[in-house]
Amino acid sequence: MKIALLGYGKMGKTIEKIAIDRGHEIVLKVTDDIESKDLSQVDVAIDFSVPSAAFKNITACFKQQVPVICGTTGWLEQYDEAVELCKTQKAAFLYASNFSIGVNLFFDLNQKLAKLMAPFKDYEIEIEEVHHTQKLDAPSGTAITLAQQVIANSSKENWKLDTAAENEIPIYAKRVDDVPGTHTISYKSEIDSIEITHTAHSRAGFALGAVIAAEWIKDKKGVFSMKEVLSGLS
Ligand SMILES: NC(=O)c1ccc[n+]([C@@H]2O[C@H](COP(=O)([O-])OP(=O)(O)OC[C@H]3O[C@@H](n4cnc5c(N)ncnc54)[C@H](O)[C@@H]3O)[C@@H](O)[C@H]2O)c1
Ligand SMILES: O=C(O)C1=N[C@H](C(=O)O)CCC1
Repeated sequence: MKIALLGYGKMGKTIEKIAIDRGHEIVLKVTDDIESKDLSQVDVAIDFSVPSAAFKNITACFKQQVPVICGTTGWLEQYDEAVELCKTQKAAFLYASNFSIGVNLFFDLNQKLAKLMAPFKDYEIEIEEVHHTQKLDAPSGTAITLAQQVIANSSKENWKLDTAAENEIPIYAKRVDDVPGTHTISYKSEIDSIEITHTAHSRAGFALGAVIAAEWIKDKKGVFSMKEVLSGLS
């Protein structure tokens, strides 16, 4: 498969290694404005760039009919618009806040725990995410997904960074040296606490998941999620 990497930083470089190991070829690397780039030789584009570039990169792929996998976080206010454009242009698009298989299992666990805990109002919920100091967005996309899952399965109505009212989930974002990504959901009462944590030991899991998603989307049209990719693997 011929892959374009949109963004060639920490993730772009990790994806390159894994893609080559799996027999793919990197035919284009984009590190600035995509405007004049020719994608005609590209089978799938993988975007791990910056929040300010993601929407433009994705819609350029739609225009040139190149399926696009997007892992960039921090641009979600334009997600619904991207979905509509993908549909009208009959393109292919998959965004995930986290491509690691472990985190996608953790998402299922989070949903189940939220349902279990919903009747027990003595427990206060909070989410903590820890990432490296170069991260541009806070809270992490993964923490937002985790919060959205709890909201869908409890009486909480919203999430907020650092502080929260009664009906909100606080998300605490910490930035520490080279941490690839750690997420914890805690339920605390006077009597006890229940916590679940996912700890990434490197970026390999994110990159492998993105390459698997690229292999999966290659000849498809539509808007997809990691759930659909992983259901084919289990
Ligand atoms: N979904 C996931 O599983 C997952 C995992 C890790 C990181 N991320 C996200 O991926 C993104 C990239 O992370 P990173 O650690 O590689 O960041 P990084 O800062 O190391 O790399 C970003 C790269 O994007 C490039 N860039 C800047 N403007 C660009 C443009 N207009 N077009 C294309 N590239 C451009 C920069 O030159 C840089 O090389 C972040 O949003 C991060 O949150 C997502
Ligand atoms: O390193 C990052 O940046 C990460 N971003 C994603 C997020 O915002 O959730 C996934 C974890 C790593």
